[in-house]
Amino acid sequence: MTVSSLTLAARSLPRARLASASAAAASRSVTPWRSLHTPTATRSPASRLGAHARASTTSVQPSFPCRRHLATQSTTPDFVIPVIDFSAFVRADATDADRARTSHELTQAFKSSGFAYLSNHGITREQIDDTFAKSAEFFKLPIDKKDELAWKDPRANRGYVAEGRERVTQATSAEEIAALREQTPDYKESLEIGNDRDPVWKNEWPQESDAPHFKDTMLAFQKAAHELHMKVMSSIAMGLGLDARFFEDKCNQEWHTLRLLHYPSVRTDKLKLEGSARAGEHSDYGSITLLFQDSVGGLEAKNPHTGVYHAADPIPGTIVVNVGDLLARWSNDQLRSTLHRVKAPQAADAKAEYTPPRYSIAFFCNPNEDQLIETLPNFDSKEGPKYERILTKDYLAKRLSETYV
Ligand SMILES: O=C(O)CCC(=O)C(=O)O
Ligand SMILES: [Fe+2]
Repeated sequence: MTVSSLTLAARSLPRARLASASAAAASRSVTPWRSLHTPTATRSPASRLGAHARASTTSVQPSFPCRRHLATQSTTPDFVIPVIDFSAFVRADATDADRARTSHELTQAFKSSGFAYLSNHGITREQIDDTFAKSAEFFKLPIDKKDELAWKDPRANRGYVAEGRERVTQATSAEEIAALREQTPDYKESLEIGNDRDPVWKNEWPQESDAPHFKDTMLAFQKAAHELHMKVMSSIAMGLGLDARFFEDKCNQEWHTLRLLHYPSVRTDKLKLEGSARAGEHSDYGSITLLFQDSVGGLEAKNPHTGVYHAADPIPGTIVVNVGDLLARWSNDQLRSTLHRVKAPQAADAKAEYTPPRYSIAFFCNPNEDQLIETLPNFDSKEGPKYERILTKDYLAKRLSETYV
């Protein structure tokens, strides 16, 4: 048995609206998509939760009237975040049957909750620890050093994002996002790092003297994460009944974003406020996200059937992998791009005045920039495709330009 019963969690990130002319230009080039209004998730009894789901104590946030259409609107009751032993895609001696079983488990998880934990994923503990250590060193730099690397353009999506600049949300109106940022900012700072060989967009690296070996460490981590992502995409292809190499030429150009995240210590009561979070409710934008978290916790995933949030607490030796919007669109929403957020850790002493700082590393995997994302032929439903065709770069630029200032 390679799938264990587990509790799960969700996290959410807010993003802010970009005001710059370049962002406006970027969003103008975006193909418009069908604007859909989705109903607020209805609450239903806890008994409707999947057998492995544990209800969180956090309340459901009210929906704004205008929301993106998401894969998470469904009436199927199960919502499970399993631990999947991924060694069949890492070990040289794995059999086709091992890989087929793993692939089935993974796609089932993505159809259920859109989230899974992977164990035996092949990235060493040592490499992950080194990357976390360099990330912590970076965030300790003086603010003016970090500000020199400021994030400027959604098409680049590179650089330092100071606290309060990004407000991740599913909201679509500029006024609504601005109001959210004002009232309930995300309590986090981040550094976004793209493909370092990109001919147009350059990464914002700290100087070697300020952050020794930072760049080398991050480049090595990107390489390892990209390789793991290719294996996960191959496993998804197999689980969907496609050729194991189906996604290979569609996802091989390393158009990914490595995001280092630091959530400073914050008063616990601030995070308990309605609508307030370390990272607000959101879905991820790309194909899949590989998420590495420290031991603090706080990530939560939203059960679309009940609207209840479930903790996706860190499990030693595993990473979290979740489906993003573009993979959901490819699969006509059969694989779920599930809403998530980061709140105060559920296990924390309720009386603690401050929640500890938290670090996480998200590797947002994307299809190639010029890849057209359209419903795969075997995922067309009776009603036909739910989404208009869109290029990866246009979808990402649109979402990013909406969520940053
Ligand atoms: O920090 C985390 O655990 C989640 C971050 C996240 O969801 C994101 O950056 O999209
Ligand atoms: Fe996310």
